[in-house]
Amino acid sequence: MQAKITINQTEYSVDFSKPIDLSIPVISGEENPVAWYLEAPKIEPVKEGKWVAAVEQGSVVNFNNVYLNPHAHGTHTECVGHITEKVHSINEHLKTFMFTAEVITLVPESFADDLVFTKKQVAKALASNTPEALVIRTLPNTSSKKSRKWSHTNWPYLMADATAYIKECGVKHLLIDLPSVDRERDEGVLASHKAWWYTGGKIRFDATITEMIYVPHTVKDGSYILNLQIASFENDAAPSKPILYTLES
Ligand SMILES: N[C@@H](CC(=O)c1ccccc1NC=O)C(=O)O
Repeated sequence: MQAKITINQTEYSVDFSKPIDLSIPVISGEENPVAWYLEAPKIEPVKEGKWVAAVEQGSVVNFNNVYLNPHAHGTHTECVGHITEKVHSINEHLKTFMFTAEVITLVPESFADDLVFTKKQVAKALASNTPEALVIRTLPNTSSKKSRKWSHTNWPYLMADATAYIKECGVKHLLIDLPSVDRERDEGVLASHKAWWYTGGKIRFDATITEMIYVPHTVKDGSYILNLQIASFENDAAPSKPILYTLES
């Protein structure tokens, strides 16, 4: 299906038969990525007495329970409820699903014992673009990100002024291929999360952060359309499926 869409008075065509999936599939067991010191997610048949709900074990249906933590086990989208006393729901606050998006690629820089992304780098990569969503691919970008064991790795993170800059550019949806926009261990400061959701004491309820995406190498930096879909969980975060579409002029 080809669609014609107009963005700022310019018409583009979009081919919906060519999705670029940025989500990491959730797989039962050790192949799955994990962060935040949890065990692997599980997808396993319901068991009731002698009944095992798997067709290969004589059941008429496969009927699996899924045990996963949205923040720890793969691509997920979160709202401010991640850091507030009241667990605001992503399902209540993400109400539209199609956005203009810019993909940028960042190489982390050393900062004390850490690797970070600075405001200067973000400003250079974003240039004068003002997308609704920003997709950050971090280097190195090996496909091992899809099964990485992130706990205790002190991954690179966004400096708070870089995150604030992204917000000031008008971006509502921030996507990144790491488990957090903040330092793994930061004594609860969560500086980037706070810079993203709070402005002058006001909460940006409609702003989201999507973490643990994977942006294939074949995707070029530049402008896209993003379809950001979540599983409808009434929770601060939900597993999500961000899809990019190329804009053809
Ligand atoms: N950086 C925080 C910890 C943190 O964010 C966190 C800790 C355990 C489980 C999940 C966490 N964050 C998840 O998104 C801290 O060091 O206090």
